[in-house]
Amino acid sequence: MPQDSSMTSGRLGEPVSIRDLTERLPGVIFQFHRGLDGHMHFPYMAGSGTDLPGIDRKALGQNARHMLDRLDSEDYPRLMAAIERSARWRIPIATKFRLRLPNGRSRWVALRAQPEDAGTGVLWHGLMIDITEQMIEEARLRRLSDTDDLTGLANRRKLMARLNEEISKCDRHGTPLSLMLLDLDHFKRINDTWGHLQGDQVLVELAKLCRQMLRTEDTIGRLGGEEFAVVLPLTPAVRSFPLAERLRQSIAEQDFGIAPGQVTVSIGVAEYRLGEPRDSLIERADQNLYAAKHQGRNRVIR
Ligand SMILES: Nc1nc2c(ncn2[C@@H]2O[C@H](COP(=O)(O)OP(=O)(O)OP(=O)(O)O)[C@@H](O)[C@H]2O)c(=O)[nH]1
Repeated sequence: MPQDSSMTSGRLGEPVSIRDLTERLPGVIFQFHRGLDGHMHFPYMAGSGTDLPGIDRKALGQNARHMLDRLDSEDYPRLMAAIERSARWRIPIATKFRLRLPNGRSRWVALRAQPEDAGTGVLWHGLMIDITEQMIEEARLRRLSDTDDLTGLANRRKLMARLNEEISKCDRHGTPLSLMLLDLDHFKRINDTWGHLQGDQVLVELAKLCRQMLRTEDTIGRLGGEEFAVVLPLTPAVRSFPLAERLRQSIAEQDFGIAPGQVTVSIGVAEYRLGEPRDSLIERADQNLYAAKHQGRNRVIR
């Protein structure tokens, strides 16, 4: 590894070599080489972040496989593609990936690197920083922005995003999809009779009951107030209708702390028609919900 004897000013004015300085960086600076034969290694590596458990820095000087083999299987093809693109077009790499640790956990690493021709192949100069804490925080914020405060269900934004995703899958694969719109009956009366806090509790328990009765791949969301929606992937109306009926019945039989029979729901079900706009599906489910209300509530219409 190249040594650098340049001096800079250290603590208390003592001279510090650039090498000492880089070793104290809270990350890694490196050179990464890919030979004409495809062999990859790190000719240079420095920084305290090189002390990743289970990854031997000297071995990486011989063969980058020691690190690449530790990549999360989802991230490996993405990083390889980024390296390939960067080598072919001589553009910088800016990506992130997960490294699996021997204890079964993984760390998120951000990587930035600049390629140059090296005659013997491509040589990158770059840096890597552990961003695990930021990724955890990002995931927490994402969950918060996707979640309804009261019930913990997906909020309207998240539910619509899921519906968009599922619709595009249906359009690609021709698979069935159902949407259920569910609205509590006379909820104003429940609030007025038992109080707003008890009303909130009904919403929370209703969310719990729906979660128990539906599959994990179904998304239940609270659209607002006392209105809920369920996205049911791979489900045609012949299956979503009896499911909605079972759900309606269970809700009607549940106590909710205010005696059974007090809480009922009306449900509108619609099956996605290939190629139709999302809002048209919602509109059809909503019309069925409206019909369920109009025909006396506590019923399912499709
Ligand atoms: N406790 C509680 N009540 C809410 C919440 N959001 C909306 N509501 C109440 O839900 C009630 C909805 O009333 P309406 O839209 O008249 O509907 P409804 O009484 O359920 O009657 P139908 O839908 O026609 O069966 C209102 O009284 C709102 O105040 C909430 O987060 N908590």
